[in-house]
Amino acid sequence: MAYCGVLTSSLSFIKNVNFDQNYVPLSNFQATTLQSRHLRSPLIISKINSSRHLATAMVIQENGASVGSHSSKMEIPHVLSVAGSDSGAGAGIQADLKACAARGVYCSTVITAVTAQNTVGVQDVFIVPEDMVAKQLKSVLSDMHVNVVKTGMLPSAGIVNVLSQRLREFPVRALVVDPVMVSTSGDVLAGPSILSDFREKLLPIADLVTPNLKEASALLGGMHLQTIADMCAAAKLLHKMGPRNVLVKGGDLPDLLDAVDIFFDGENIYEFKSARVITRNTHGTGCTLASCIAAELAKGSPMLSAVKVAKCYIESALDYSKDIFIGDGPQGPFDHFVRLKTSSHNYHGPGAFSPSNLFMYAVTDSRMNEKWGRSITDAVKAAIEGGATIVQLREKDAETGDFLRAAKACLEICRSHKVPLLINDRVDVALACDADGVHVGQSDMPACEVRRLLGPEKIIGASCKTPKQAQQAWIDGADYIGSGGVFPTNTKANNLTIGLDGLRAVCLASKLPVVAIGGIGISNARSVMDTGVPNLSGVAVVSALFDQECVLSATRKLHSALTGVAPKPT
Ligand SMILES: Cc1ncc(COP(=O)(O)OP(=O)(O)O)c(N)n1
Ligand SMILES: Cc1nc(C(=O)O)sc1CCOP(=O)(O)O
Ligand SMILES: [Mg+2]
Repeated sequence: MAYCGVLTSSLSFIKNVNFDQNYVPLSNFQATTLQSRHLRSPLIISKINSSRHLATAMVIQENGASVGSHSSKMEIPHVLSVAGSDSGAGAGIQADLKACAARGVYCSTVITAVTAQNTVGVQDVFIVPEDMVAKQLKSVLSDMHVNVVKTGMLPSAGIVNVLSQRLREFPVRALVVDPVMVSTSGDVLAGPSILSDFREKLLPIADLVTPNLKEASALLGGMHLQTIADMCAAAKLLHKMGPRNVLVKGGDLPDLLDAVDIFFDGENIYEFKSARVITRNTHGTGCTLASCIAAELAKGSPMLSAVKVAKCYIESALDYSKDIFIGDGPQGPFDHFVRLKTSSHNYHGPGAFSPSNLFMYAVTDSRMNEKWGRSITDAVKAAIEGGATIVQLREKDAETGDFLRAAKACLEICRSHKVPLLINDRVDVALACDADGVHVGQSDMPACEVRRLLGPEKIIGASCKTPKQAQQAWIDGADYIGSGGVFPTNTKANNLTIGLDGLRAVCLASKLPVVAIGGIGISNARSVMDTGVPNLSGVAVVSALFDQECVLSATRKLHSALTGVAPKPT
């Protein structure tokens, strides 16, 4: 065994760090993880296994007891939700899973009850037997490195007791208690009989308790809560029951335009005020808020910032979801991922990209539009009106802010015509405006990385000049290939012309649809398509549409050249 200085930067305070000869350096991240989880006394680190791809270290305390095996794999922030299942998936376990996923945190679950529930109300409840709750808790807590436990529906005193016992056995970094008693539809989910257990067993070990007005009142023996001053008094009284922090949610406070929550950390009162979002879709906000706070705590945020972040998240999710319609009852769920509305307004559903979208592909050019004194949005509008089946914003000279504003405006136009809008090169801009996809070339971000960033539903185009590149584009998860220059072009400097033969070779090797590009216009578009080569699905055109006085008439003429149907008069 030899002493070794690999860990000095983050573990320098540890004496007697001891390695066997096969050591593998531990990263600072891993060292910090070890430090926060186990380093209460000096450690001996031995049995570092370098034969595996990832280093593994046995951590042994000075007294010789093993406290676990660690690998240099990254530890993921982890929330355990102990709550009831909501079949409608607006609240309960399902909301907790979605909230944690939306906040980038792993969520495991212990189910305390199964409810038959929808937007009308709760039709039935099955309480999971205590011993099964105990087993679920042990399974997760004994193995999975939970950082924060968040509780929701705890429908019996027995379950509250089992939970407090297990938390003593397997301590976690924080406990967030959402004292769910009555559902948003008014159905009772935990009777008054468990109030004393809540007060005695759970609140004293809670880092945060998040009652709404009814729950705060019930915990305080029926205290009337009608004003912000009442809420402050309630927060202070609840704090005396043991939790380190209290958040009293004032969503039900009458006659207020704002939503006001009161936070008390034992010293200071904070009033969180936000404009009330007028919507029926509030089912599950309580569960989501508590889960989101737990998620932020699991990431390492201090309590007050976790609460602030969670409030902002809920506010924007509610605002985004205010018009969505799921279920016929009075209280609907909201969209934790802020995506449902966008995809339902998209020109296509997930995975519905079709080669026919490539038929007449308009690619913009800021310099050309500037030269002709028109905005990008006017150019895009005219191209779509003329029959463009897909649009790419290729704004090489635009400032990022201007590009994003233009992209958002063009997206509205494209969505209203069900024409996909792609962004050239700029994955960041595409993500920021939720464009339908991105087109990248061989010297841009690799298509596989773009796919990783954009997810499975967006359209990704890749430029290919050779069969080998076409093969790679397919492997990388692209949806189509742009291949050229078919003819010489002035639009792209120093572009290699591959000719019709090069295009044919790419098409034949491709498993993806191909759009031809480079020097294509009204005079030669038909001849390109008439090659009849497999996979060739359309032509992509810049100057023949945009380096023209009238984009609408140019697009109509190109459409006519491609289809053989006479253009409509402009
Ligand atoms: C449809 C289509 N095909 C090819 C290209 C060219 O992309 P790239 O090679 O990345 O070159 P730039 O356009 O970025 O100059 C394209 N944009 N669109
Ligand atoms: C953007 C672009 N990519 C090309 C490639 O060969 O990949 S050629 C090209 C420019 C196409 O412009 P025009 O239609 O004005 O010739
Ligand atoms: Mg590019």
